[in-house]
Amino acid sequence: MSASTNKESKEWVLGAGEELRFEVAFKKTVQVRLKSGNAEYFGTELGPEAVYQFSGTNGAIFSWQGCTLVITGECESAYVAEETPMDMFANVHMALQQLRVQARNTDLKAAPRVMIVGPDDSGKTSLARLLLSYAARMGERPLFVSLDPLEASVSMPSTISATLIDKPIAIESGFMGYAQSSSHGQTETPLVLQYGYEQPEDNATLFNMLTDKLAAAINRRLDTEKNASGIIVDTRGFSDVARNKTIEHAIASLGINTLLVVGNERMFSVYSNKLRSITVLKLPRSGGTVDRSASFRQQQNSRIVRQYFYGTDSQKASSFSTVVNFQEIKILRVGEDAIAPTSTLPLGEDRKLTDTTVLSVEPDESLIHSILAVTDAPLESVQEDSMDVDGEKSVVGIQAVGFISVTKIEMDKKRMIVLSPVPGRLPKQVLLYGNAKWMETI
Ligand SMILES: Nc1ncnc2c1ncn2[C@@H]1O[C@H](COP(=O)(O)OP(=O)(O)OP(=O)(O)O)[C@@H](O)[C@H]1O
Repeated sequence: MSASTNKESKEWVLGAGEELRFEVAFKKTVQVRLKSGNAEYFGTELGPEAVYQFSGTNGAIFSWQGCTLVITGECESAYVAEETPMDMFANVHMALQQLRVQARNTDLKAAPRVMIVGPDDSGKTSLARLLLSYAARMGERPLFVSLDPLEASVSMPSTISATLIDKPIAIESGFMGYAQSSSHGQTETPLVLQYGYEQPEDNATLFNMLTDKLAAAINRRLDTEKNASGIIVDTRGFSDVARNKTIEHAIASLGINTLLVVGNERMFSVYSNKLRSITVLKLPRSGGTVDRSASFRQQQNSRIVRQYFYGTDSQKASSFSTVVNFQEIKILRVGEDAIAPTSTLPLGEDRKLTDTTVLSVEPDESLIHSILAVTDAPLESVQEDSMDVDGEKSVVGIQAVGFISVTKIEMDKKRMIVLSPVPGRLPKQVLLYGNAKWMETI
């Protein structure tokens, strides 16, 4: 490895099997160009002479054979690492690829269904991204399943989702590219379910129920398409296996046959003893992974929401300020939650609240900056007296067809102003509340 400086640009020479790890602050932008050789960013190859921009990012550019990179702009930190777990990650990819080929030739049910678990910031999402991009580079079409509601990836925070990946994940926009382009109808829309909470444990009953709905949709899709590429599931970080109420449910529900445990020996030992019928593999945490602060995560999420509405510098999109009268819409939420706005029980009922009871939200000032999911449910199907015992019939697990953000509440006029990717009147009137908030900043 060597580095030489030329004005603001710095040239980095990577040897075979080395990676350049860098950190860029949110207010700064750096440009990266591959001058010679070959290199990849979490599995996606850098184009020769293409210029990539990074801002508010911790990342790594890896080279199998060696390369020269030119970085222009100021990184908070940048260094070349000689030791990486990339050999192991590549071996996992090759094993999964073999399973795909076998499944295609014999039994589609043997296609790899992979779940990645581990503590916070252990590199789960980065590994998912790498395995998905490697698969796509070989012409596979795996589904990316995000069971991490804290982190906005292909959609808004507080959701879970499944997305078909048919090309390597874009270097600059990453999974965010799917959030933005799907909001404006440019790619196949990911299947997104509004969960409404940050952590799976906040409402484990609902989380499990939504996982089941997602699993059913995934199974239907893979069956119909005869898709042997399988699924790769990213999960919320946790360390205490005993206290986790959702992972084992998801393993069963999604038919997981390969569990990758990243960076936690104890978790690996517990799961490999407990889950005898599936393959449990231990992978090291990359030395490059960075512990993100709550504010860094918040800024990352905020950027994804902004991109959903406005696109990126290279792919701009428009959103529209729309007046919505309270009487035109129905806002519902699922489960009891102290920080949600006032709700009323369905009329004429005095039943007990459960974690999956559907409640009607009375719009008030606390809705300001909320991100609401727009659903396909017809208004008449969710009139209070037509909901069944758990209110499930209408909205629990229904697909979010889009999102709006509440920018102003006018209680005196009984209306609110929302930001919507679609111009004019809201195309659908049944909205699902979630705890995620977003405030537009210039
Ligand atoms: N090899 C690497 N070099 C530099 N940064 C890295 C590397 N691998 C991952 N990162 C960065 O480290 C951070 C944590 O990684 P990642 O998001 O993959 O972890 P995670 O386990 O999915 O986190 P969580 O589940 O807590 O959301 C991210 O900002 C990611 O871009």
